[in-house]
Amino acid sequence: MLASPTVAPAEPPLVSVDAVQKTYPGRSGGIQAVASASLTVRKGEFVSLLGPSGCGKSTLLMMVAGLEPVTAGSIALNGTAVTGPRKDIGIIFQDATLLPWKTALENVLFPVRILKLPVEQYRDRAHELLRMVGLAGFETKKPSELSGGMRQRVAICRALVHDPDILLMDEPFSALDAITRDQMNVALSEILETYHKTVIFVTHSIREAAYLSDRVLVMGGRPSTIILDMPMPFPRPRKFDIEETAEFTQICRKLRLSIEEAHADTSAPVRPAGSEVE
Ligand SMILES: Nc1ncnc2c1ncn2[C@@H]1O[C@H](COP(=O)(O)OP(=O)(O)OP(=O)(O)O)[C@@H](O)[C@H]1O
Repeated sequence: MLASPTVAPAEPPLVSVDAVQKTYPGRSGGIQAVASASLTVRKGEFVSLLGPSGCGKSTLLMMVAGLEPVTAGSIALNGTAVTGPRKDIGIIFQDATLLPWKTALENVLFPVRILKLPVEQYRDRAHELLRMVGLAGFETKKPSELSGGMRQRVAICRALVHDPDILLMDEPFSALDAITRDQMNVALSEILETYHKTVIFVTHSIREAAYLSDRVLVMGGRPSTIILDMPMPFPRPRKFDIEETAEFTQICRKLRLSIEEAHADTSAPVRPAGSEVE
């Protein structure tokens, strides 16, 4: 008798967001920032969130980070519920938010000190990360001696130094000029090829999302939900010239149409949570 083939159980998603809602307190019942968002992200996946300003992208990211409580629904990372800030996450914001009195190296090592990990064991890794982002030789510089792009590179190293599984990035390159932004996209792709992190990336740039991501989600509506989940079919490693292809242009057009729809929805005034539709 033939043995029945063993089927490997599907790996559970690394990030699981289930029917999450968020209402910020405020006058007349509060502002409902996220109506109901559900998504999963598999280990090693790069997922971007696009959507009109104010649709709740940062709010969703902060809830995943455990920095903002959910009003309803649940979020699990690595199989455990998110109830507050945690070690398996690294976060990068739009501003590098470095400590101005510390050197680049000391800024990178800051989470190691906060998490009370043995600093000496992480020093080599911090040097290696700075080298990978092209900052070898800048370890002893203070943030004021670095350009905006360099400061953001330090912030990326700081988010990665304690080897988190998940990177959450909130418009990390939006304050940079176009050329530096392209360079940062390439640098980020190279880092992820080496370190294989799972990423949720918030951006307003359709091309950036399409270039970097395995999947792009569009948020929209007011209060908002996820209205589109589109895989990016480009093989890795990716070269920047994929942006010149007809396929890339067509995908960007589809994403743009979806965001335009979401824009039409979000141009209505914010309705306080719980108020009746006439
Ligand atoms: N701390 C807060 N208190 C009250 N309301 C908030 C707070 N943070 C965000 N909001 C509101 O929640 C909604 C979603 O905001 P959020 O910043 O998450 O949107 P976003 O899509 O990230 O916007 P942007 O693209 O402009 O950064 C907005 O109406 C915003 O005014």
